[in-house]
Amino acid sequence: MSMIEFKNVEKYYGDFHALKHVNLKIDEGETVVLIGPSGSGKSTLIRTINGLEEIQEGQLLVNGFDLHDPKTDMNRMRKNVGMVFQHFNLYDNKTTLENVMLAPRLVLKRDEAENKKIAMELLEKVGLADKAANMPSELSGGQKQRAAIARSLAMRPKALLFDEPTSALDPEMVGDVLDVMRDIAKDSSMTMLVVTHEMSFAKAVADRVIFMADGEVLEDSTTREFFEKPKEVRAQKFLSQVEHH
Ligand SMILES: Nc1ncnc2c1ncn2[C@@H]1O[C@H](COP(=O)(O)OP(=O)(O)OP(=O)(O)O)[C@@H](O)[C@H]1O
Repeated sequence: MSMIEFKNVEKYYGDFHALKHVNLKIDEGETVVLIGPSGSGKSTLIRTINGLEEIQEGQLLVNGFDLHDPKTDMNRMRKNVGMVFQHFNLYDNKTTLENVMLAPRLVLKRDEAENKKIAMELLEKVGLADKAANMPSELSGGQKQRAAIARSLAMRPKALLFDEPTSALDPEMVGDVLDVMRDIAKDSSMTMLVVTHEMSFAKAVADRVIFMADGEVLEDSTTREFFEKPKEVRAQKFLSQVEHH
């Protein structure tokens, strides 16, 4: 069953055409990496999926919800779709544990003891059990991002969207975050869409690669096809640039 489906989607910022007739389908459980040059529309595309950006034309279905329908209850839709941002977006005045417990408490009304147990298990999973009582300001960038991932997982989402999750990190922090993401991708029921410039992650973890340029989806191939021989000249050029970086 498809988890995310774009049908002839158009997105404008004023006069600027940011997404051009996008057609795309991501099935439940798939791990898809979205790549492309700076300004090609990757963030815009991923942000439309949880309604952070509106679309102007076409249809966008997420977990059965029609996002272009004004009657759609976006809060209900978002319960199942988590997002991890480049800049973590943790609550600075709450401990790591409280950050992870907050949304399930408020949104799902999860029982407090159960909530704490799940949150601690998740902190354990991302290697932060010993930082539960620390404030975000006491964490490194990589630890903040792993806390943000644990926080998203606490909602038990069906899909997780990652918008350049390692771009703001010092190089030595990147590996730990990618390891956690790799672990999540192994869960066959989780749908993941990841905007990243980490080609080795894409090669190792993605089922599929989507390449965008100038607001268009130019390629949508299996990971193997894409890295063996991208069809589009712009994709070939992009790959040779990032790989010789
Ligand atoms: N709020 C906005 N208002 C106007 N234009 C915008 C807005 N957000 C993005 N854009 C434009 O839309 C285009 C796509 O931006 P987007 O951030 O989606 O690209 P990207 O592929 O994620 O780039 P990067 O890899 O640099 O993050 C860019 O030309 C950008 O300037």
